[in-house]
Amino acid sequence: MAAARSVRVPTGSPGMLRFFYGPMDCGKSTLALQINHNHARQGRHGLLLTKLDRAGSARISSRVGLDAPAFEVGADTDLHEVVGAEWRAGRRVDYLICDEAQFYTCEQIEQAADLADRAGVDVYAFGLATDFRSELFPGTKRLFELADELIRLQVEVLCWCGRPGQQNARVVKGEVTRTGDQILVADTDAADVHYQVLCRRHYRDGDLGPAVPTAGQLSLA
Ligand SMILES: Nc1ncnc2c1ncn2[C@@H]1O[C@H](COP(=O)(O)OP(=O)(O)O)[C@@H](O)[C@H]1O
Ligand SMILES: Cc1cn([C@H]2C[C@H](O)[C@@H](COP(=O)(O)O)O2)c(=O)[nH]c1=O
Repeated sequence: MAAARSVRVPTGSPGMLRFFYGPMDCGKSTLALQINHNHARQGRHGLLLTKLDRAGSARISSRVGLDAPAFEVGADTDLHEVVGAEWRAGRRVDYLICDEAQFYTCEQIEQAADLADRAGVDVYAFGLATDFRSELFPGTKRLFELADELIRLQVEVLCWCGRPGQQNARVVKGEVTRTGDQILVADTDAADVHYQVLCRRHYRDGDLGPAVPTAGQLSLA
C-alpha cells in the first residue's frame, strides 16, 4: 500500500491531489501550463513532470502552442526522490504539475498522494481516462480512486457527427483498431497511425465518418 518512507513530515496542512481528465485534444496540457503560470507568478514553487509527451522527452507541449521543459518520469522514477532532490538543493516544492498522468504507474500515483498528505504538496494531475479500447489506464484508475477532486475538462471535443466525443479511437491505416499495446504515442492529425475522438456510438460502431475532402477536391467543388 502507500509507501510512507522518505517523505518529510509536513509543517502545514496536507496538499490536495486533483485529477483533470478528458479525451485527447480537450486542452489538458494547456490547462496544466496555465495553472503552473498562475501559481508561479504568485511566488509558489512548482515542478513540471511529464511522461512520454508527443513532442518528445522532458517537455509539456500543448496544441495551442504553449510548451515548457519538464522532468521526464520514467518507469522507475520515485516521485519522493524527485521532490527530495529539490529539498536537498534548498528549493521549496509547493506543487507538482503531472502531465500525461495516465502513463504513471500505480506506485507513482501512490507517491503523489503521499507527497500531498505528508509533505503538503499540491498535486495537479492531467491525463486521459480511457485508452483506445475504452478501458481505464491503470494510473488513471488509481487517480480516480485516490484523488481529492476529479475534474472533467469542459472543452468539448466533437465527434465527426457533432456530438461530444469522449472515446479515443486508434486509427491504423484508416481503420479503428482494438488490439495492440496500450501505450502508443501518436497525435490526432491524420497519419498511418493516429487517434480520433469519437462519440460512444460511433466509437462502438468503428465509424470514422465521411472521408475529409482533400485540398484538391475542395478547390474543384
Ligand atoms: N489554432 C488554434 N486556435 C485555438 N485553439 C486551438 C488551436 N489549436 C488547438 N487549439 C485548442 O487546443 C486544444 C488542445 O489542447 P492540448 O492542451 O494540446 O490538449 P490535450 O493535452 O488535452 O491533448 C484543442 O481542443 C483546441 O481547443
Ligand atoms: C488513447 C491512447 C492514447 N495514447 C497516447 C497518445 C498520445 O501520445 C497520448 C495522449 O496525449 P494527449 O495529450 O491527451 O493528446 O496518449 C496511448 O498511448 N494509448 C491510448 O490508448
